[in-house]
Amino acid sequence: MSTKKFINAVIYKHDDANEILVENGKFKAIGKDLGPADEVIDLEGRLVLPPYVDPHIHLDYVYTGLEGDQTGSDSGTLFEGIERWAEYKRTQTVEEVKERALRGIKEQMSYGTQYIRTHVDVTDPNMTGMKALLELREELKDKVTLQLVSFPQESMYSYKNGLELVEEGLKMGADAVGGIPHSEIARLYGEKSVQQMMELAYKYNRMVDVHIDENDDPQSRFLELLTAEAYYNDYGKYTAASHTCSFGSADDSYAYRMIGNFIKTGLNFIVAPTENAYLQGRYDTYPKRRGITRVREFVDHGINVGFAQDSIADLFYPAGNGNLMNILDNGIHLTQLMNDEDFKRNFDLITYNNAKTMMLDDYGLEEGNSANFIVLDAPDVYEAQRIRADVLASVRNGEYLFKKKPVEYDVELELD
Ligand SMILES: Nc1ccnc(=O)[nH]1
Repeated sequence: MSTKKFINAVIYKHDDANEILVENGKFKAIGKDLGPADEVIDLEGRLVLPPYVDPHIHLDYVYTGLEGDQTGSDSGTLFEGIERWAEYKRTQTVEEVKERALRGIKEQMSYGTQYIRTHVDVTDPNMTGMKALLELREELKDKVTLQLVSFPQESMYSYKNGLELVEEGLKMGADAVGGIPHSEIARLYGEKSVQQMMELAYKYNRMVDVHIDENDDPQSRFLELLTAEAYYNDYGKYTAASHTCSFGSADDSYAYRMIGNFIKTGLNFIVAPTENAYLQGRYDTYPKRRGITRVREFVDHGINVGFAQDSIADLFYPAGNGNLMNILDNGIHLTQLMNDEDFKRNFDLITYNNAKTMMLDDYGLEEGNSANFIVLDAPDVYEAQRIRADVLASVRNGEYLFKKKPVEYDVELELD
């Protein structure tokens, strides 16, 4: 039995501990003066967090925006993104998707992410993306946890056999069923798609993660129906609502009625702060909306919510590098989560809250769990957010996935 002890650590949500003892790849103890170990590693007063969790990305799309002579779309709208991707995907192969997705996974992991939920477009009779991501999920499982959503980007009813293809993705092994009701051609079809998704989830015993109300239209209220379905079937904890931008345009009277229903249902929310700040508000002049749902209220009411890196240089969004610290930084600015209490728990938005949404059962800095954690180049959570600290090490099952030297920020400036 080999043991490792990490000493001089500042451990997230363990104010009374400064040491981590790892035995055979598991957390054996988190505390003080934990006794001898085969190997002792000095973390020199740095912050330890559970690994970052990205609950929403499109790994089948990553870097497609870098391939032509144009990054991003002309209009910057979601609809142009969908059209350009529909064109692009027709000729791609499983090997090509694997290559791009692997590059995306590596880029994400290099910033401390170890858990990723990716939507995979199944509006493709060849199921090219699903085949590629299923292979990667298996090949990489010891290093990174991947969850796949069977997602109909070109929508369930507008695309020929869309519903059947979503079901096919589940039969092939996707972890969750997806949908995009706001893209269906009429409200009725959007509503039908929500009900069909839930039926598929019950039939195959899978989670649900819906692109929902990703627009600025306060009349787009598919979230209301998703909540009701999840509520009546006691499925809230298995269900995630992604984007919900239009809820940021809802008036207070409606919003607070819904907030009560979200609480009763135990629904999970996923927000893409950088992508939706970029994609939304495109039809506004001024004031110009920022595309972000009511995260402040969700946090204040104990509704589970987290941030995600939706895109990396794809045909929907021209930036992104998979660094969730950047997403957290943008997210807390756009949602104004920057008071003293917020700073103490903001890291939940890219760690524990997303782990809850993904229903990860072996996650977090607790005895008995797999010894997975990251080390930040900062002495506490506030400093980590203020300076947007680098992740210096990522540890999985007690072994380093990577370890790097801190950057010297204390340059000598001669100003006098
Ligand atoms: N933000 C988005 C990226 C990809 N597909 C979508 O429907 N939305």
